[in-house]
Amino acid sequence: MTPLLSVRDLRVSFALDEGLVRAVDGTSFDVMPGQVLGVVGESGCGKSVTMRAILQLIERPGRITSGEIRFRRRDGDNAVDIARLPPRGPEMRDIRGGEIALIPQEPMAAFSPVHTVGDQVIEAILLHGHRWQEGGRRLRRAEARDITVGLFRDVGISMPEQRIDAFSWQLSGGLRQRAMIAMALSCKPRLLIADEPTTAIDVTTQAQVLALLRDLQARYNTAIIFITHDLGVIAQMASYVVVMYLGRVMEQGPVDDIFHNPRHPYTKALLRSIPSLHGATRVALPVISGALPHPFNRPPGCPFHPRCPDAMARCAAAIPSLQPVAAHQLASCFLHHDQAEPA
Ligand SMILES: Nc1ncnc2c1ncn2[C@@H]1O[C@H](COP(=O)(O)OP(=O)(O)OP(=O)(O)O)[C@@H](O)[C@H]1O
Repeated sequence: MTPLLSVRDLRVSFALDEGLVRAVDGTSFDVMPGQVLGVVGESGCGKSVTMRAILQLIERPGRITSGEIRFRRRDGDNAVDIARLPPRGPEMRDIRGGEIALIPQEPMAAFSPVHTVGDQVIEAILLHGHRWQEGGRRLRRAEARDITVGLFRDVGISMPEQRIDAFSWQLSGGLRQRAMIAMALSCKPRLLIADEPTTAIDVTTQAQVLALLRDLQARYNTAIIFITHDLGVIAQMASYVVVMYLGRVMEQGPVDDIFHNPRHPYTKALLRSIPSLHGATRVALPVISGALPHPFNRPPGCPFHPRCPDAMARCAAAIPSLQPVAAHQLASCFLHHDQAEPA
């Protein structure tokens, strides 16, 4: 199968007065059509910056310094390299919101407080109206309103006819996140990026929003990149997992292989840190020894080696590349390079 999205050796840096932050430092992964890809890693490992790069939303002084983000457009035979597109150009504007949609962590910030949520979804539908029409006719506002009511109903908002006339600040956190998902679906995306979409809502509502995303993915066959620092959520949502640390992919593979046969010491440490699902509170346990290095002081060699229980001399000297360690599993770790090398 041909990937819908193919990220190759992506690098994103922020040139600050204090120094250069290499937020994404050679990340590679693919997303297949209709796949739910989980991207996991501790806070600050570059998950959000990678996703913002895919949408060409990196704010100054950040910039994509190298790499490819190849995306197969709805009507295109060949993939377009998003990394080469001008961020504010017409093609990028058409892709952003038209083919790739983002569900942010905190929808309060994404909705304008001065327009109703319904009006904002209606505007988005009118902007990308050609996705909803037969034969190129302009969509009328009343039709866009009907579509919005249908979307609100699809995402499980009761009394959608009334709720579309609410302002975002009048809705509960859970309803606001559902309205944001309706907004993201308004362009019939082929790829949905959900950036910790349940961070700002309570645990019961979290479970409902996760179930909703699973249901929507099955119904529309939308590919989803699901970002989280919670492996428990990955287990429920994803079929394939990318594990990131300090802007690099440490390991990737099918969810069962990552959970039952993790190869990278960082993945193993993350798995040990899964909070108890049965506990009253879900507090991450500090079982990964050592702290995340300061962004200006990246360690040389493998970025995880100062915290790694299995580190060897060569881990400080060179960066291991991402290599196959099993049929569908890749890891960037010298422990496995040795096995891969011929005797
Ligand atoms: N606007 C910015 N200016 C400077 N540095 C930034 C900026 N945005 C992100 N960074 C840096 O890039 C690195 C990666 O950040 P990113 O937000 O992608 O991490 P993350 O894995 O998404 O974390 P979280 O789980 O907390 O959202 C961090 O070191 C962060 O400090």
